[in-house]
Amino acid sequence: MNRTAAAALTNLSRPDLIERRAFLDGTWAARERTLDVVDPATGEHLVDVAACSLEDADDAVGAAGKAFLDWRDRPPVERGQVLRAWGKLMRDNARDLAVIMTAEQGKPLAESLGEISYAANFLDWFAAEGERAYGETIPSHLPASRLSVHMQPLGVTVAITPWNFPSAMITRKAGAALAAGCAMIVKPAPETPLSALALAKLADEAGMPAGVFQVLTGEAEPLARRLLEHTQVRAFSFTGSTEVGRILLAQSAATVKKASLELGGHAPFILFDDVELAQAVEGCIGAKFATSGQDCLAANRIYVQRGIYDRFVEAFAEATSKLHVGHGLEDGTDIGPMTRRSVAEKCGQQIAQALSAGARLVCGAQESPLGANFVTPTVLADVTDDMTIAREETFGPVAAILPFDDERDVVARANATEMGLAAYVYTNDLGRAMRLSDRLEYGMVAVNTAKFTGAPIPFGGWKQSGLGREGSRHGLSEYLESKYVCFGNLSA
Ligand SMILES: O=CCCC(=O)O
Repeated sequence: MNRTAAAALTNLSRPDLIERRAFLDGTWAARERTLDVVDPATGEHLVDVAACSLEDADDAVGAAGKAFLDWRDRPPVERGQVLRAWGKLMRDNARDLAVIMTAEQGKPLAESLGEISYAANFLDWFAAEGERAYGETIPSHLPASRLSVHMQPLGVTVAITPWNFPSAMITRKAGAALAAGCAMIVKPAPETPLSALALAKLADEAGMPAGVFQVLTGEAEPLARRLLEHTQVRAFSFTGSTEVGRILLAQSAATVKKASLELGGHAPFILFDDVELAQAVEGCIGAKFATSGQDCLAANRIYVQRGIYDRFVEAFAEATSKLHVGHGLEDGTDIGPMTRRSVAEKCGQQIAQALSAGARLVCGAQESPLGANFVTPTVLADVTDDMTIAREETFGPVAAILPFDDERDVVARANATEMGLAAYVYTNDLGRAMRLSDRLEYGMVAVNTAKFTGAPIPFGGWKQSGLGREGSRHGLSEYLESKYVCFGNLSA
């Protein structure tokens, strides 16, 4: 495998999947102003992509409004055919899409391939679920009347998507919106526009009508603000930090939009001393280091019961030390670069703060010879609840291990945060597993597994981890409005 991302991009089976133009109203739009897309592993310049203007955002909303009128009236099965064709094209071109993703995002190629499959699944799943957007009938409280509720699409919607999952966060939102009959404008993260544009190219090939799905590339803040100012935009979905989610929610309040927010996580991983050590280590490695730790589901506080604590710390550190750090296009890489330099810097700051406050360095922490965007996988033991790493999301390959003695106490500690996305529990005691799954204040609880996401599940958080759900039938309903209809005076 060629380790230069720019060279790998020249070797795609379909080089035309590298697109530099925005996709607006079914046409490819080049712009004089551009965004610089780089390989985060090396800083190497890859391509320049169109930086759209505020007027482009206005035009995209106008085009989406027009396209919606036809799209909403198509039978769901017809909309589903376009989504399924799109998903098939993603699978047919999976390797190219994965190389593009790794080039601009940095994640290991195997993970990029996994994400393409995960992303395509949302299109298939929502293609079918769109056919089941059932309403209801209500036994009437009024004489000679018939009461019913119909589910109808909201209209023009916007997706503001992150750089850590450059494809799946687009299809998870667009699959639901389009299946419901809405039109969607995607504003991808400035770091990862190429994945979004490649998806747009395949959507176009799949027969997506002009204006139904658009990709507006460019600077994040002004474009997002402009899109949210439009009254015609009825809903938006954002995946990213809680800090930015709050700002977008405040901006959208002026026009009372429906908001679906997938925000920060700070997942507790709670491991009781009745577990089988090897299984717990394997699960925890997955939960901590997938996506090189840049994952809202990443285990951020690993609570280990005292009876297994020392053995777990040792075995977990041994497994961590074996993780291979490298370029995502290199064979055998487990941990790639941080997509943003600021993420690597934050990891360094959290490590330094924890060590100065008394945490024990078990492995890692040394500067990476590969460059400033790389973080050596690190294990810190004896972390306490007051340390920054136990209070803030890390978003990188740094594991914080905290001991605990008692079930009640660990539940209280795990819940003592404003975040509430995902929590993990490892135990062989069924009663305890059920108690914890009841008491943990999280939108998703994984018991004895690190893998739990997928198209059919309602993905989302409690508290300041977000609003609404993505995936599953709940994800579809984010893009539907109910309409109550009363037929009166029906007596002959
Ligand atoms: O980082 C957020 C998305 C994670 C996922 O869907 O697995």
